[in-house]
Amino acid sequence: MAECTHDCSSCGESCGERTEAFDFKAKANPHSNVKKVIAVMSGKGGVGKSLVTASLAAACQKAGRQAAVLDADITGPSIPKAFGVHTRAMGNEEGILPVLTKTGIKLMSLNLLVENESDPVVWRGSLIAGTVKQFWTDVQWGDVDYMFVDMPPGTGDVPLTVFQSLPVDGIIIVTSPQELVSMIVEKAVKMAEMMDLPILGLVENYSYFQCPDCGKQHAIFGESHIDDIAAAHGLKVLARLPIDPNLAAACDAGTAEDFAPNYLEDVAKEL
Ligand SMILES: Nc1ncnc2c1ncn2[C@@H]1O[C@H](COP(=O)(O)OP(=O)(O)OP(=O)(O)O)[C@@H](O)[C@H]1O
Repeated sequence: MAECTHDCSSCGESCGERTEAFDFKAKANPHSNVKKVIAVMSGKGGVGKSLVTASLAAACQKAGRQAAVLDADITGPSIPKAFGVHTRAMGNEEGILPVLTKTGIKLMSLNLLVENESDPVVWRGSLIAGTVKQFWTDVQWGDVDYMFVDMPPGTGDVPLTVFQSLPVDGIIIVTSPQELVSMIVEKAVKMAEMMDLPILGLVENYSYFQCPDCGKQHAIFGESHIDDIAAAHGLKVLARLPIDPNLAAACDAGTAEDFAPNYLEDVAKEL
């Protein structure tokens, strides 16, 4: 341990004489000027978190704000595919440059750095968490109004790293109507509360399917519990998304950005 200077603000040691709480925040790249960071999380996998992230970024960009997506879902990165981006990110001595989508959304994802998109990432949690941190410190994001962080599912190592090291302004929790999900959403809500981060609201995906012939709405995954969960935690329901096969097809085709209607347009406006 280096000799104590009694200046806790510039010291990384957690000794008994520390008078200020240790700040885990990572320094952004000097070429980054990100105004708002919004984490999109879910308690469990497959609820459509990446699709919600991509739609939010597309809606913000369309509304004239510079949007960016930091893909923190290192082992299951689906953001580049949703935007049809398959180029590799370039860099210089100052750091890595984000890749731009068709409408100019700035992206960074591990899939933009690996040689082969389909190679699995067989890494330990600490390495994955370190990579996410580097997406903040080593990427030259430039000017960004809204950065959406596509979190890995759950409440583990990487979400913890994101919440501790990035200046997250708010969290959006994505959920689906199944009964089991309400308990899992609570875990995500409690994690946000523990980290003392504001939850901007809940987005329920797969809420219903609207029959293209008669227009009737069917609750394919069962009746929604979202209002009860929201009320129990004093949260807002930001949006309910239908099951829309055309939306899934647009994501597969890499045209999520162009998809209309963008079900999250009103949420983007609210942001
Ligand atoms: N509302 C929807 N209507 C139709 N298809 C959807 C909808 N939401 C998501 N999907 C499709 O479901 C699949 C899973 O969605 P997505 O990758 O966004 O989930 P995720 O929660 O991010 O998953 P993971 O936990 O693996 O990160 C994708 O193929 C996506 O296109």
